[in-house]
Amino acid sequence: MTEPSTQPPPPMPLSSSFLLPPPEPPPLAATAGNRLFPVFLKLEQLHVLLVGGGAVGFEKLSAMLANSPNAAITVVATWFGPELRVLAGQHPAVQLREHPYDPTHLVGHDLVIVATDDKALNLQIKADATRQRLLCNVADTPAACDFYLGSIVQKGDLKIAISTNGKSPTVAKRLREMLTHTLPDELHDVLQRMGIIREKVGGDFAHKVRSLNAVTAELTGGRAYESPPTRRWRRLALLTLTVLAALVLYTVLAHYFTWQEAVTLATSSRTFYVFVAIGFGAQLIDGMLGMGYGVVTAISLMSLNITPAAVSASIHSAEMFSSGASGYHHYRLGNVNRKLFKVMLIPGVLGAVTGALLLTYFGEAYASFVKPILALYLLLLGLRIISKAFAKPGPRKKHKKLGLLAAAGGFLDSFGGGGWGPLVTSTLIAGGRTPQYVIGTVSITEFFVTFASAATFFAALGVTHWQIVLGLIVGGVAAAPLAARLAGRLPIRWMFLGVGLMVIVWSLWALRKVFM
Ligand SMILES: C[C@@]1(CC(=O)O)c2cc3[nH]c(cc4nc(cc5[nH]c(cc(n2)[C@H]1CCC(=O)O)[C@@](C)(CC(=O)O)[C@@H]5CCC(=O)O)C(CC(=O)O)=C4CCC(=O)O)c(CCC(=O)O)c3CC(=O)O
Ligand SMILES: NC(=O)C1=CN([C@@H]2O[C@H](COP(=O)(O)OP(=O)(O)OC[C@H]3O[C@@H](n4cnc5c(N)ncnc54)[C@H](O)[C@@H]3O)[C@@H](O)[C@H]2O)C=CC1
Repeated sequence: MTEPSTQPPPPMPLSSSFLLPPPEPPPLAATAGNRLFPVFLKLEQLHVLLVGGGAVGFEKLSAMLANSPNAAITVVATWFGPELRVLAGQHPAVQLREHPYDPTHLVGHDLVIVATDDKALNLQIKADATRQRLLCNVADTPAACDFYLGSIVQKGDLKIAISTNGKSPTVAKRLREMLTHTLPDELHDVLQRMGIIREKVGGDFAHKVRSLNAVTAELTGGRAYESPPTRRWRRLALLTLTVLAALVLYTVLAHYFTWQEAVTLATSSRTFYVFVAIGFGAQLIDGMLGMGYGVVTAISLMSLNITPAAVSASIHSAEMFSSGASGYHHYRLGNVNRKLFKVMLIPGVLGAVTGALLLTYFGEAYASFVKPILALYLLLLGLRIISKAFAKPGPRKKHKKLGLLAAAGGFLDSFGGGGWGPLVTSTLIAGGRTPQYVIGTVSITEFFVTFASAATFFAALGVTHWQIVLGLIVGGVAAAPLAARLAGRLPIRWMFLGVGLMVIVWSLWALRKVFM
């Protein structure tokens, strides 16, 4: 028996595979099963001979050209299928030889793929190739193959090849489809950034390996990496924000109470803890689904018989803090897609400020006109999202007008009194983006959006109902770290169901005013 876990772990060996812990010897089942050794060929530097130009010849040619479009491939066959002719016409490095196979065809080639419908001929070609020490794939006889083609998953620079050891090409194909769907497209950006970091990291090889391991730890569930300057700036920004928030809170409280009064009032009142609980619960739901803070607090506060005006004002003020806290934790956990954030930030903030200004200028009358329209739109969106929970995953649609979406979300959030999460999160998720990144990015952008609208409201109207606000803030901030961890953890189907129901509840809630 070996001694378990009481020993400190051995130092990380120098491994070129920096994403994973040091490789353990493969389990017995693996060595007894698939013994193929995968490599990634630079096909565009080699010469390939393909014999056979029918259905299978076409598939092998497409597979090669999909990965290496400039590969020099000679196809020999007595006849060519029309699809193969078209494909060859699109790739100048592909040559067609309409000719029965002859051993001289092998000359000048590095690899041979055989796909004629004549089994004896296929084995003959394999024998010729082996005599010339050429590697050969025989499509109808796995036993005669020196190598197999694999199913290929590709995300930008990332490529994964799958083999079932020839047992089931169909399972290989299904796994490709599954991985293509589940691996986030953001992996492409990760690789671009890692490529740059890899160039920049100095020091000896051991130091390089350590640094690159630290930077990528979060991919395997570790802590998100921050460079020392980033950490310094983050701490400074956090400190500034905390001081600012404390100052704002102090000024507001001092306006109404002396310190002694404030503390006794806040803590002696039992309802204060109810507000804390509401803030906590609302934040958890918001973290999981990327929305719902507003609707949960609104419904809970209303059920405590608090007036609608007080509810709306306190949610706006408290949401700023809770979205700040959750945005921060999402950032720490690496749930933020920077590109998406950059595109949405400025339109979102501008929309929010415009909405808040218009609302204070024109009064509630116009807002109550906009809200039912938004609510109806969201009701439909909610139904669509729920139907997605039961539909098969389709191809991902890219939203080109992300700025417009953010601007509309920001505007409606302040003018219509809420809707950033339901509108932006659900539109992006319904478009097929990865929920974890959508929720993280939408949350951090929401902080700036609610900050902008709350600041505009503060400046115009002042702060009210501080006791509710304070309770919600305490609960929301306390729940934020937990909430961020929950983001994207739900199975996608449940997530769609939760988000859809949330959106429907939200819109029915908003519509009740119209019909009651
Ligand atoms: C051994 C291997 C040798 C080689 O070709 O390299 C081989 C052999 C054979 N394939 C056969 C049939 C099918 N092949 C596919 C598809 C693919 N086949 C591929 C690779 C391989 N096929 C290698 C093993 C890979 C591994 O280790 O898993 C893929 C992955 C890559 C590629 O070809 O580019 C590509 C999927 C690409 C993708 O979509 O991702 C489909 C499914 C479909 O087309 O939908 C079917 C029909 C359904 C079925 O049989 O499962 C037959 C029987 C012929 C007959 O019965 O007449 C043989 C011969 C035999 O097994 O005797
Ligand atoms: N590995 C794989 O993924 C798969 C392999 N297969 C196997 O692949 C083989 C080929 O199937 P298909 O492409 O559907 O057949 P096909 O009938 O569509 O095409 C046969 C091709 O072989 C060529 N050919 C025949 N005799 C020739 C010769 N003497 N010289 C040069 N070319 C010659 C023909 O010109 C034609 O282009 C079959 O034996 C089948 O069992 C089938 C499906 C998948």
